[in-house]
Amino acid sequence: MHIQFPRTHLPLPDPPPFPTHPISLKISVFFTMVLIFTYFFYCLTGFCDSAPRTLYRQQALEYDVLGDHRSVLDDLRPPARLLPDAPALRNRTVASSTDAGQVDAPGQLPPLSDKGSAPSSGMPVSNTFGTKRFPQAIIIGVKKGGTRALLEFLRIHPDVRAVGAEPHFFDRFYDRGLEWYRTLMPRTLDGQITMEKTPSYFVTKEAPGRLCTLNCQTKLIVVVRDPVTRAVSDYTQTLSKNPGLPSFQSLALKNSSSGLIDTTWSAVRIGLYAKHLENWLQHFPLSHFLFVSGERLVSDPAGEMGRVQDFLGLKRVVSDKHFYFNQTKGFPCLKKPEGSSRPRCLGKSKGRPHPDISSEVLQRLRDFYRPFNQRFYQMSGQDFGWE
Ligand SMILES: Nc1ncnc2c1ncn2[C@@H]1O[C@H](COP(=O)(O)OS(=O)(=O)O)[C@@H](OP(=O)(O)O)[C@H]1O
Repeated sequence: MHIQFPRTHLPLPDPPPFPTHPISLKISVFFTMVLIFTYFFYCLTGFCDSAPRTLYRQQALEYDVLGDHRSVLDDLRPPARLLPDAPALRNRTVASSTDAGQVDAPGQLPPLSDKGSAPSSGMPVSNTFGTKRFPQAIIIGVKKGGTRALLEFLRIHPDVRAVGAEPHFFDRFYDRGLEWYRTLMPRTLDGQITMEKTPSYFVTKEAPGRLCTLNCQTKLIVVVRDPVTRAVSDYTQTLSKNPGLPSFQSLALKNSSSGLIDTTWSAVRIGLYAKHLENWLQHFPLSHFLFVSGERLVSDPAGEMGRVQDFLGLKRVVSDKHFYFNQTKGFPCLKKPEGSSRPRCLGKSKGRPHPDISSEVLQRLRDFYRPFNQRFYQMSGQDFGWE
């Protein structure tokens, strides 16, 4: 049977006229080219590239689990942008990609927002240039030594590119594999140094062997600070997260009557620098280490930065002119970093007041650390002048 559909009599729209006139043809070609260029630019600026974002999101979750929220902010940002001909843009990103909550301008200026790394146009600039490389230099310690300050000061240098968050690869996440680690790294151009900082590497037994397996030529920076004040700083941090924490004295001493120091408490153990260094020296020669004084990083940041730049084989770019002493904070802060309009101090969790600890307990700790400090001075060839 032949079914006949009723005929529709709707008029079909006329096809758009194809430009046949030479001028119309040129205009249409011009607009097509503009469209194509816009699309390519769009892709180059990373909008088409979803893979890295997924990775960053995944890493953010891991850090969240660890409660390292400040680091998450850093890693949630698209990686720092790098255009070979745009140093101002690059430095703007570098300066602003610190732990968001950690970098405040002095006075009333608010801390940078999570979105702070985007250039002023609001358009993320591509991170397509350069290569993700394993770090040639790592700040391996010590916790509460001043590692964040050192990394942020180094990031002013145009030839240094660093991960903002602590990757914790050689201690916590080693089973994720080297490619995972490499993906976390910022892209660098030839001649630029890739860096990261994870202060817990210094006290992790397996870290030096693992790092040497990857690259035994890695330069190692250790920021050391008087182990007594370091322990109090460590305690202050834990107390800020857990206000119900027992007193410093009860944690530092095995029992108050004996006055013996409890070396199982991590805040005490981390300060045994000679012991940890011994472990590292099994894998790396002393010449691969630079020991930075946490105290001098505060009293003379430019001087200490000079040593660091020399050690890394960098031109001395970071100097006196980059620092000012912020009276309110009581610490050196960065003057306007290039590409940024305002000065920056580290955030509230850096350089915070310590609780009062009895002078007897502090003296007990000083006595305890003395022989370890002496040994450390001998090993490192530097006298840090701790009591
Ligand atoms: N410029 C500047 N601004 C602020 N703080 C400074 C600076 N330079 C060094 N420091 C000292 O750094 C201490 C924190 O050390 P870290 O950054 O290594 O801590 S962490 O291990 O990453 O948590 C931190 O310890 P606390 O004073 O106990 O907060 C500071 O004393």
